[in-house]
Amino acid sequence: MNPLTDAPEKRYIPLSLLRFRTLLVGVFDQGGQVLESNAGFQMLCTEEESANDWNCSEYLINPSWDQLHLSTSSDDTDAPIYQGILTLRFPEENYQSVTAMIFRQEGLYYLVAEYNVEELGLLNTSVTALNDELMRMQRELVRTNHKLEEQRELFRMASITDVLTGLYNRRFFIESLTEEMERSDRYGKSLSLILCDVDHFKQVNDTYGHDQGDQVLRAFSQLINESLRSFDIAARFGGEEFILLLPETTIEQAVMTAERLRKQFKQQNMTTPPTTITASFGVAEYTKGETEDEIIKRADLALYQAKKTGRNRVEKATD
Ligand SMILES: Nc1nc2c(ncn2[C@@H]2O[C@H](COP(=O)(O)OP(=O)(O)OP(=O)(O)O)[C@@H](O)[C@H]2O)c(=O)[nH]1
Repeated sequence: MNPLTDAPEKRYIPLSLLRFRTLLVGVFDQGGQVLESNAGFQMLCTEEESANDWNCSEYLINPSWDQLHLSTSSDDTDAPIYQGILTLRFPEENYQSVTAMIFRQEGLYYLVAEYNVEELGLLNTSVTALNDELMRMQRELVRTNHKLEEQRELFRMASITDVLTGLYNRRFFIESLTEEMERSDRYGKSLSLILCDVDHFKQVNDTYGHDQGDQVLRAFSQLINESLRSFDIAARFGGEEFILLLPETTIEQAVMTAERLRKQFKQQNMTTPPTTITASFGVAEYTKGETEDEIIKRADLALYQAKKTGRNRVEKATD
Protein backbone atom coordinates (compact mmCIF):
# COMPACT_ATOMS: atom_id res chain seq x y z
CA MET A 1 0.00 0.00 0.00
CA ASN A 2 1.30 3.44 -0.86
CA PRO A 3 0.39 5.75 2.04
CA LEU A 4 0.63 8.82 -0.20
CA THR A 5 -1.88 7.65 -2.75
CA ASP A 6 -3.94 4.91 -1.09
CA ALA A 7 -6.35 5.94 1.62
CA PRO A 8 -5.51 4.07 4.89
CA GLU A 9 -8.13 2.71 7.20
CA LYS A 10 -7.04 5.17 9.84
CA ARG A 11 -4.95 8.28 9.38
CA TYR A 12 -2.38 9.12 12.07
CA ILE A 13 -0.37 11.80 10.30
CA PRO A 14 -2.04 15.03 9.19
CA LEU A 15 -2.36 15.05 5.40
CA SER A 16 -0.35 18.28 5.16
CA LEU A 17 2.71 16.52 6.66
CA LEU A 18 2.44 13.38 4.54
CA ARG A 19 4.24 14.88 1.57
CA PHE A 20 6.83 16.78 3.64
CA ARG A 21 10.33 15.67 2.61
CA THR A 22 12.61 17.50 5.05
CA LEU A 23 10.55 16.55 8.07
CA LEU A 24 10.25 12.86 8.94
CA VAL A 25 7.08 11.59 10.57
CA GLY A 26 6.37 7.96 11.39
CA VAL A 27 3.85 6.24 13.60
CA PHE A 28 4.31 2.71 14.96
CA ASP A 29 2.57 0.51 17.44
CA GLN A 30 3.85 -1.13 20.59
CA GLY A 31 5.31 -4.02 18.62
CA GLY A 32 7.26 -1.61 16.42
CA GLN A 33 5.01 -2.13 13.40
CA VAL A 34 4.96 1.02 11.29
CA LEU A 35 1.38 2.15 10.87
CA GLU A 36 1.99 5.20 8.76
CA SER A 37 4.95 7.25 7.55
CA ASN A 38 5.32 10.41 5.50
CA ALA A 39 7.44 11.07 2.38
CA GLY A 40 10.42 12.31 4.41
CA PHE A 41 10.46 9.13 6.50
CA GLN A 42 10.22 6.95 3.43
CA MET A 43 13.24 8.66 1.93
CA LEU A 44 15.26 6.94 4.67
CA CYS A 45 14.14 3.54 3.57
CA THR A 46 15.08 1.50 0.58
CA GLU A 47 12.41 0.43 -1.91
CA GLU A 48 11.56 -2.70 0.08
CA GLU A 49 10.79 -0.93 3.34
CA SER A 50 9.09 2.09 1.88
CA ALA A 51 5.64 0.59 2.33
CA ASN A 52 4.22 0.57 5.84
CA ASP A 53 4.44 -3.14 6.52
CA TRP A 54 7.81 -3.23 8.19
CA ASN A 55 8.79 -3.34 11.75
CA CYS A 56 10.74 -0.49 13.27
CA SER A 57 12.00 -2.63 16.14
CA GLU A 58 14.18 -4.68 13.78
CA TYR A 59 15.89 -1.64 12.38
CA LEU A 60 16.31 0.63 15.36
CA ILE A 61 19.83 0.31 16.74
CA ASN A 62 20.27 3.56 18.65
CA PRO A 63 18.29 3.74 20.78
CA SER A 64 17.40 0.05 20.52
CA TRP A 65 13.76 -0.95 20.53
CA ASP A 66 14.10 -2.37 24.05
CA GLN A 67 15.60 0.86 25.41
CA LEU A 68 12.75 2.80 23.89
CA HIS A 69 10.14 0.39 25.09
CA LEU A 70 11.42 0.41 28.65
CA SER A 71 11.36 4.18 28.77
CA THR A 72 9.93 5.20 32.06
CA SER A 73 8.62 8.52 30.81
CA SER A 74 4.95 8.67 31.38
CA ASP A 75 2.58 8.32 28.52
CA ASP A 76 0.31 11.00 27.19
CA THR A 77 2.37 14.01 28.02
CA ASP A 78 3.88 16.46 25.56
CA ALA A 79 7.38 15.50 26.68
CA PRO A 80 9.20 13.19 24.27
CA ILE A 81 10.28 9.79 25.57
CA TYR A 82 13.40 10.10 23.45
CA GLN A 83 15.23 13.05 21.98
CA GLY A 84 18.54 13.01 20.07
CA ILE A 85 20.34 11.19 17.30
CA LEU A 86 18.41 8.19 16.10
CA THR A 87 20.13 5.55 14.00
CA LEU A 88 18.42 2.92 11.88
CA ARG A 89 20.18 0.08 10.13
CA PHE A 90 18.59 -1.13 6.93
CA PRO A 91 19.66 -4.25 5.04
CA GLU A 92 23.08 -4.23 3.34
CA GLU A 93 24.60 -2.19 6.18
CA ASN A 94 22.71 0.88 5.10
CA TYR A 95 22.83 3.17 8.19
CA GLN A 96 20.66 6.25 8.43
CA SER A 97 20.89 8.81 11.26
CA VAL A 98 18.57 11.68 11.95
CA THR A 99 17.92 14.09 14.79
CA ALA A 100 14.64 12.83 16.22
CA MET A 101 12.06 13.05 18.95
CA ILE A 102 9.76 10.16 19.86
CA PHE A 103 6.48 10.71 21.65
CA ARG A 104 4.20 8.07 23.13
CA GLN A 105 0.50 8.64 23.16
CA GLU A 106 -2.33 6.18 23.65
CA GLY A 107 0.07 3.27 23.23
CA LEU A 108 1.39 4.49 19.89
CA TYR A 109 4.83 5.85 19.13
CA TYR A 110 5.19 9.02 17.07
CA LEU A 111 8.56 9.66 15.59
CA VAL A 112 9.31 13.19 14.34
CA ALA A 113 12.73 13.96 12.93
CA GLU A 114 14.44 16.44 10.70
CA TYR A 115 17.39 16.10 8.48
CA ASN A 116 20.34 17.80 10.09
CA VAL A 117 19.89 21.40 8.95
CA GLU A 118 23.47 22.27 9.85
CA GLU A 119 24.74 19.37 7.80
CA LEU A 120 22.53 20.39 4.91
CA GLY A 121 23.96 23.90 5.20
CA LEU A 122 27.50 22.51 5.11
CA LEU A 123 26.58 20.29 2.21
CA ASN A 124 25.15 23.28 0.43
CA THR A 125 28.35 25.23 1.00
CA SER A 126 30.46 22.39 -0.40
CA VAL A 127 28.14 22.02 -3.37
CA THR A 128 28.41 25.75 -4.04
CA ALA A 129 32.21 25.60 -3.75
CA LEU A 130 32.25 22.54 -6.00
CA ASN A 131 30.07 24.37 -8.49
CA ASP A 132 32.41 27.37 -8.46
CA GLU A 133 35.36 25.05 -9.00
CA LEU A 134 33.52 23.37 -11.86
CA MET A 135 32.80 26.75 -13.48
CA ARG A 136 36.45 27.74 -13.05
CA MET A 137 37.55 24.46 -14.63
CA GLN A 138 35.09 24.96 -17.48
CA ARG A 139 36.46 28.46 -18.13
CA GLU A 140 39.99 27.02 -17.99
CA LEU A 141 38.94 24.32 -20.46
CA VAL A 142 37.53 26.91 -22.85
CA ARG A 143 40.80 28.90 -22.60
CA THR A 144 42.90 25.75 -23.14
CA ASN A 145 40.77 24.72 -26.11
CA HIS A 146 41.16 28.18 -27.57
CA LYS A 147 44.95 28.03 -27.12
CA LEU A 148 45.01 24.53 -28.63
CA GLU A 149 43.01 25.79 -31.59
CA GLU A 150 45.50 28.62 -32.07
CA GLN A 151 48.43 26.18 -31.78
CA ARG A 152 46.79 23.84 -34.27
CA GLU A 153 46.35 26.74 -36.70
CA LEU A 154 49.99 27.77 -36.18
CA PHE A 155 51.14 24.19 -36.85
CA ARG A 156 48.91 23.99 -39.91
CA MET A 157 50.29 27.27 -41.26
CA ALA A 158 53.86 26.16 -40.50
CA SER A 159 53.26 22.93 -42.40
CA ILE A 160 52.15 24.75 -45.56
CA THR A 161 54.36 27.86 -45.43
CA ASP A 162 57.90 28.58 -46.53
CA VAL A 163 59.83 30.01 -43.56
CA LEU A 164 62.05 32.46 -45.45
CA THR A 165 59.47 34.12 -47.67
CA GLY A 166 56.13 33.51 -45.95
CA LEU A 167 54.70 32.21 -49.24
CA TYR A 168 53.13 28.73 -49.44
CA ASN A 169 55.48 25.76 -49.83
CA ARG A 170 55.78 23.33 -52.72
CA ARG A 171 53.63 20.63 -51.11
CA PHE A 172 50.69 22.96 -50.52
CA PHE A 173 51.05 24.30 -54.04
CA ILE A 174 50.78 20.84 -55.62
CA GLU A 175 47.68 20.08 -53.49
CA SER A 176 46.09 23.35 -54.60
CA LEU A 177 47.03 22.68 -58.22
CA THR A 178 45.26 19.30 -58.10
CA GLU A 179 42.13 20.92 -56.64
CA GLU A 180 42.12 23.76 -59.18
CA MET A 181 42.64 21.35 -62.08
CA GLU A 182 39.59 19.37 -60.91
CA ARG A 183 37.58 22.59 -60.62
CA SER A 184 38.69 23.64 -64.08
CA ASP A 185 37.64 20.22 -65.47
CA ARG A 186 34.27 20.46 -63.74
CA TYR A 187 33.32 24.02 -64.64
CA GLY A 188 35.32 24.42 -67.86
CA LYS A 189 37.15 27.46 -66.46
CA SER A 190 40.64 28.38 -67.63
CA LEU A 191 43.60 27.93 -65.28
CA SER A 192 47.15 29.21 -65.72
CA LEU A 193 50.47 28.81 -64.00
CA ILE A 194 53.58 31.03 -63.87
CA LEU A 195 57.01 29.71 -62.98
CA CYS A 196 59.58 32.41 -62.23
CA ASP A 197 63.23 32.45 -61.31
CA VAL A 198 65.56 35.24 -60.15
CA ASP A 199 68.25 35.88 -62.76
CA HIS A 200 71.90 35.28 -61.98
CA PHE A 201 71.06 34.69 -58.39
CA LYS A 202 74.27 32.81 -57.73
CA GLN A 203 76.09 36.00 -58.66
CA VAL A 204 73.99 38.00 -56.17
CA ASN A 205 74.95 35.57 -53.45
CA ASP A 206 78.58 35.52 -54.47
CA THR A 207 78.83 39.32 -54.68
CA TYR A 208 76.73 40.49 -51.75
CA GLY A 209 76.57 37.45 -49.52
CA HIS A 210 73.90 34.90 -48.68
CA ASP A 211 71.97 37.21 -46.31
CA GLN A 212 71.56 39.84 -49.02
CA GLY A 213 70.49 37.02 -51.35
CA ASP A 214 67.79 36.09 -48.82
CA GLN A 215 66.70 39.74 -48.76
CA VAL A 216 66.20 39.64 -52.54
CA LEU A 217 64.06 36.50 -52.24
CA ARG A 218 61.93 38.16 -49.54
CA ALA A 219 61.50 41.34 -51.62
CA PHE A 220 60.45 39.32 -54.68
CA SER A 221 57.99 37.27 -52.57
CA GLN A 222 56.45 40.43 -51.12
CA LEU A 223 56.00 41.88 -54.59
CA ILE A 224 54.31 38.67 -55.76
CA ASN A 225 52.09 38.55 -52.70
CA GLU A 226 50.94 42.14 -53.04
CA SER A 227 50.15 41.94 -56.73
CA LEU A 228 48.07 38.75 -56.78
CA ARG A 229 44.30 38.34 -56.30
CA SER A 230 43.05 36.80 -53.06
CA PHE A 231 42.27 33.44 -54.69
CA ASP A 232 45.62 33.16 -56.55
CA ILE A 233 48.21 30.96 -54.88
CA ALA A 234 51.90 31.79 -54.77
CA ALA A 235 54.55 29.41 -53.49
CA ARG A 236 58.29 29.11 -53.23
CA PHE A 237 59.02 26.18 -55.49
CA GLY A 238 62.70 25.76 -54.62
CA GLY A 239 65.83 27.91 -54.03
CA GLU A 240 65.22 31.09 -56.06
CA GLU A 241 62.28 29.68 -58.01
CA PHE A 242 58.64 30.68 -57.43
CA ILE A 243 55.38 29.35 -58.81
CA LEU A 244 51.99 31.06 -59.15
CA LEU A 245 48.61 29.44 -59.67
CA LEU A 246 45.99 31.67 -61.30
CA PRO A 247 42.46 30.22 -61.40
CA GLU A 248 40.02 31.49 -64.04
CA THR A 249 42.89 32.99 -65.99
CA THR A 250 43.73 32.49 -69.67
CA ILE A 251 47.33 32.34 -70.87
CA GLU A 252 47.08 35.86 -72.28
CA GLN A 253 45.95 37.24 -68.91
CA ALA A 254 48.68 35.23 -67.14
CA VAL A 255 51.33 36.62 -69.52
CA MET A 256 50.13 40.14 -68.64
CA THR A 257 50.44 39.34 -64.93
CA ALA A 258 53.94 37.95 -65.45
CA GLU A 259 54.93 41.02 -67.49
CA ARG A 260 53.68 43.32 -64.75
CA LEU A 261 55.68 41.40 -62.14
CA ARG A 262 58.79 41.37 -64.34
CA LYS A 263 58.66 45.17 -64.80
CA GLN A 264 57.90 45.90 -61.15
CA PHE A 265 60.72 43.65 -59.95
CA LYS A 266 63.21 45.25 -62.31
CA GLN A 267 62.12 48.74 -61.27
CA GLN A 268 62.17 47.93 -57.60
CA ASN A 269 64.77 50.10 -55.94
CA MET A 270 66.91 47.62 -54.09
CA THR A 271 68.90 49.16 -51.30
CA THR A 272 70.09 45.81 -50.04
CA PRO A 273 71.84 44.77 -52.25
CA PRO A 274 72.24 48.07 -54.15
CA THR A 275 71.74 46.70 -57.63
CA THR A 276 69.13 45.99 -60.27
CA ILE A 277 67.94 42.40 -60.17
CA THR A 278 65.64 40.81 -62.72
CA ALA A 279 63.64 37.62 -63.03
CA SER A 280 62.51 35.37 -65.88
CA PHE A 281 59.05 33.85 -66.31
CA GLY A 282 57.54 30.79 -68.00
CA VAL A 283 53.73 30.76 -68.40
CA ALA A 284 51.47 27.76 -69.20
CA GLU A 285 47.70 27.28 -69.39
CA TYR A 286 46.18 24.02 -68.17
CA THR A 287 44.89 21.71 -70.86
CA LYS A 288 42.19 19.27 -69.81
CA GLY A 289 43.60 15.81 -69.17
CA GLU A 290 47.22 16.73 -68.47
CA THR A 291 48.84 15.91 -65.11
CA GLU A 292 50.37 18.27 -62.56
CA ASP A 293 53.86 17.22 -63.65
CA GLU A 294 53.04 17.83 -67.28
CA ILE A 295 51.80 21.41 -66.89
CA ILE A 296 54.71 22.28 -64.55
CA LYS A 297 57.12 20.74 -67.07
CA ARG A 298 55.69 22.93 -69.88
CA ALA A 299 56.00 26.07 -67.71
CA ASP A 300 59.57 25.02 -66.85
CA LEU A 301 60.45 24.66 -70.54
CA ALA A 302 59.04 28.14 -71.18
CA LEU A 303 61.14 29.49 -68.28
CA TYR A 304 64.20 27.77 -69.71
CA GLN A 305 63.42 29.45 -73.02
CA ALA A 306 63.22 32.87 -71.28
CA LYS A 307 66.62 32.26 -69.65
CA LYS A 308 68.13 31.07 -72.91
CA THR A 309 66.93 34.06 -74.87
CA GLY A 310 68.46 36.67 -72.56
CA ARG A 311 66.59 36.52 -69.14
CA ASN A 312 64.34 39.29 -67.77
CA ARG A 313 61.69 37.90 -70.12
CA VAL A 314 58.30 36.23 -70.14
CA GLU A 315 57.83 33.16 -72.36
CA LYS A 316 54.64 31.27 -73.19
CA ALA A 317 54.61 27.47 -73.05
CA THR A 318 53.76 25.50 -76.14
CA ASP A 319 50.95 22.92 -75.96
N1 LIG B 1 70.55 33.43 -50.48
C1 LIG B 1 69.98 32.28 -50.85
N2 LIG B 1 70.44 31.63 -51.92
C2 LIG B 1 69.83 30.51 -52.30
C3 LIG B 1 68.74 29.97 -51.59
N3 LIG B 1 68.34 28.82 -52.23
C4 LIG B 1 69.17 28.65 -53.29
N4 LIG B 1 70.06 29.67 -53.35
C5 LIG B 1 71.11 29.89 -54.32
O1 LIG B 1 70.57 30.24 -55.58
C6 LIG B 1 71.54 30.04 -56.55
C7 LIG B 1 70.91 29.54 -57.83
O2 LIG B 1 71.92 29.51 -58.79
P1 LIG B 1 71.72 28.90 -60.23
O3 LIG B 1 70.78 27.75 -60.18
O4 LIG B 1 73.08 28.65 -60.82
O5 LIG B 1 71.00 29.99 -61.04
P2 LIG B 1 71.30 31.54 -61.27
O6 LIG B 1 72.63 31.94 -60.72
O7 LIG B 1 70.13 32.28 -60.68
O8 LIG B 1 71.31 31.64 -62.78
P3 LIG B 1 70.07 31.65 -63.75
O9 LIG B 1 68.91 31.01 -63.05
O10 LIG B 1 70.51 30.86 -64.95
O11 LIG B 1 69.82 33.07 -64.07
C8 LIG B 1 72.54 29.05 -55.96
O12 LIG B 1 73.77 29.71 -55.73
C9 LIG B 1 71.93 28.66 -54.62
O13 LIG B 1 72.89 28.46 -53.61
C10 LIG B 1 68.30 30.66 -50.44
O14 LIG B 1 67.35 30.27 -49.74
N5 LIG B 1 68.93 31.80 -50.10
